[in-house]
Amino acid sequence: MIKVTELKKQYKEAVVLDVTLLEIPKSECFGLVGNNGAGKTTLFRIMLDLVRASNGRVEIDGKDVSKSEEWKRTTGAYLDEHMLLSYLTADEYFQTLRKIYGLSEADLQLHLDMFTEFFNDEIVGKKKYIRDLSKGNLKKVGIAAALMGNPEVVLLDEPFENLDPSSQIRLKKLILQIKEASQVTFLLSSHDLNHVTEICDRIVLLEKGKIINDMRDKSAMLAELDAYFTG
Ligand SMILES: Nc1ncnc2c1ncn2[C@@H]1O[C@H](COP(=O)(O)OP(=O)(O)OP(=O)(O)O)[C@@H](O)[C@H]1O
Repeated sequence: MIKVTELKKQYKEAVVLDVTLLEIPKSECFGLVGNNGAGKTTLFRIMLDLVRASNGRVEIDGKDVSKSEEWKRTTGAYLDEHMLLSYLTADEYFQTLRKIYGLSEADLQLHLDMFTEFFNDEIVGKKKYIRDLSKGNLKKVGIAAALMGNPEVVLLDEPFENLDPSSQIRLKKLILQIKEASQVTFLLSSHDLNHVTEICDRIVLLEKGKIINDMRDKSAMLAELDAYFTG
């Protein structure tokens, strides 16, 4: 379970995140939406201890992420291409992660087999450096990497952005399959209301750093969000 308590992030006078309490139970598929600058990435960055909160804390399974290392073994994430090693090819990168996670070659192959359709013959076996991949293909490498090593919690920042329509559909299927087969807790931020409402059990709407709606009724989510974003 993930617990966010009295969390505040401030840059000079500007409060960009202000979340009193947010609890995300195990195996929930949690969607985070909000306009540009609402604070979605900031929340994910604090959850991953990439940015220090001005106040408050994030706990994963009872451990404060800024004070413990334990959560790192069970958490996978892809926020942006800075998380990749751009001087490696995708194969070299996956091999590096394989060693870090202590997986066998067969385990890695099994993992990559899940992504065969999603990769669309553009990623594995190519001698292209990550730095030379298209934005969509970078995202595919990052998502496959985030899901390696049997994580219990997976954070993906705008996973559908830059993916072609077929890849967006394949990614939705992949997430739904993983959800079905395991207890993974997904945290997904997205501007794509259709995708996020289709796969998430719950959607939180951020506005200027604050939670202004917490939706759990799947049948009403899309209409509520449409109404909000239409203004
Ligand atoms: N290092 C920083 N210094 C000052 N302000 C920052 C810094 N990092 C983020 N911010 C501000 O924090 C606010 C929230 O940004 P954040 O990137 O979390 O929003 P977001 O919801 O992810 O937006 P988007 O949908 O555009 O990706 C923005 O106003 C942004 O300018």
